[in-house]
Amino acid sequence: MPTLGAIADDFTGATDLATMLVARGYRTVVTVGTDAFADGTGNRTLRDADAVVVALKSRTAPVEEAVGASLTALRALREAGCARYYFKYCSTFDSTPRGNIGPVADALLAELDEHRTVVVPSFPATGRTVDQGLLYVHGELLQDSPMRHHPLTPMRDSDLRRLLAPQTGHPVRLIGLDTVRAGSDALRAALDAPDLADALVVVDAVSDQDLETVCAATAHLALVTGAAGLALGLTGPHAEAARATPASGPGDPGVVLSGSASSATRAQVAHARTRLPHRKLDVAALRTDFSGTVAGLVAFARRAWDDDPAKPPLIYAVGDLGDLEQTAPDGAPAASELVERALAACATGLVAAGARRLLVAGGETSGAVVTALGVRTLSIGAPIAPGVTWARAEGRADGRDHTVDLALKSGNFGDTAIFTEAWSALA
Ligand SMILES: Nc1ncnc2c1ncn2[C@@H]1O[C@H](COP(=O)(O)OP(=O)(O)OP(=O)(O)O)[C@@H](O)[C@H]1O
Ligand SMILES: O=C(O)[C@@H](O)C(=O)CO
Repeated sequence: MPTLGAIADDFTGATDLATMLVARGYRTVVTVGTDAFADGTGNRTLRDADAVVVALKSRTAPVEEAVGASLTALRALREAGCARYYFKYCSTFDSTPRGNIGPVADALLAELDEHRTVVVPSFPATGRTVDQGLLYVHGELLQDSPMRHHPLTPMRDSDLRRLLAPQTGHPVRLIGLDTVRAGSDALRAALDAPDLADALVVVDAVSDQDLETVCAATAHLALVTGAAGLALGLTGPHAEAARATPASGPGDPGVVLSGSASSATRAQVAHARTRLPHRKLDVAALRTDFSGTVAGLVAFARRAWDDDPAKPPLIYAVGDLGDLEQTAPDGAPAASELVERALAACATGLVAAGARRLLVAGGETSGAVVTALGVRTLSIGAPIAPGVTWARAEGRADGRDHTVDLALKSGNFGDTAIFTEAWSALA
């Protein structure tokens, strides 16, 4: 029965945290929303898990929607037996101007009848650190990093207290690195001080050791919030965590679907374009003939499989930042929506055509693809890179059940060669 319940505000973030939990000894299942809980104890996948991560697509949703979905997830996790909770958001603190991180944290605290939690987006393995409450990305302030150009959640401030204060009804406080480095007892004493009894407490952490200290000092809190790094210090009941076996075999058709505009993904696209058959989405063509354009892309991928099954085709949206459409023509759907719908339609078309392994880049894009594929649960399989893993996905689309291997890659994660090299982890 699961004891740890997590709520992730996007799908790549959910598999990012799940990867970490598996490595820390938790048999972990990701559920897409809460439908899988409807089976109650009849759902063996959930019953056999030590940790369940509910993947939501709430990062950029209207605040009320994000809060409602997060509360539904918390109640489902509680009913499934969980006793501790983890609200997982992005290590670059992605949020809309009105911000969902604060409102969701506030609502989860209220539901648990708690008044204090920690805010820990630090994840040094992927270059994210927090010092003096300022968030850094590979040593650069968040506001100076490529995140300032994000199409949905541009991050133009690095000060977590300033970002959070307008989003929450609780005071926002900071515990600095000096207290963290004084050890977990000192940190716990600082957290338990009466003046922090009602607060969202940003805690500095710049190294894995710092995160382990924060994790140990917060073991008594019913709710923690942060990126996946905060799970570094957890220890689950299964030292040899069971990893799901792949759904596909070597040589089965695969595809890379990338809707991400992040700088790491752009470098990965550039690298893959010199090695894999590829097609770029044409937003104008999608506006004039959506289904014909998608059918063309599916046909392209099928030809690529026939030509060389060892080279999974790449279908991508953004090669460089100039490709991003800032404003849609009057009355026309936004490019971001068209791209998400197109990649989701490619995914269902390609799975129907025989694809058994899909690498998807981008959190929002992954949400669209996983939803279209009707995936209910993802069982975590072979790791690919920090925060990126293969997962066995059980789903139902177009009236047919399917099981495929999915890797959901957060925009900024992964080495330059990930689109060509991820497949070897499945072999
Ligand atoms: N040409 C384009 N013009 C405008 N928006 C686009 C274009 N191409 C892609 N997009 C949108 O950009 C968004 C990228 O967000 P997504 O979350 O998928 O990737 P990411 O931000 O790099 O990843 P993550 O959230 O994991 O860091 C998607 O909504 C996608 O549809
Ligand atoms: O924490 C991260 O950076 C990722 O898991 C993520 O949430 C990207 O969407």
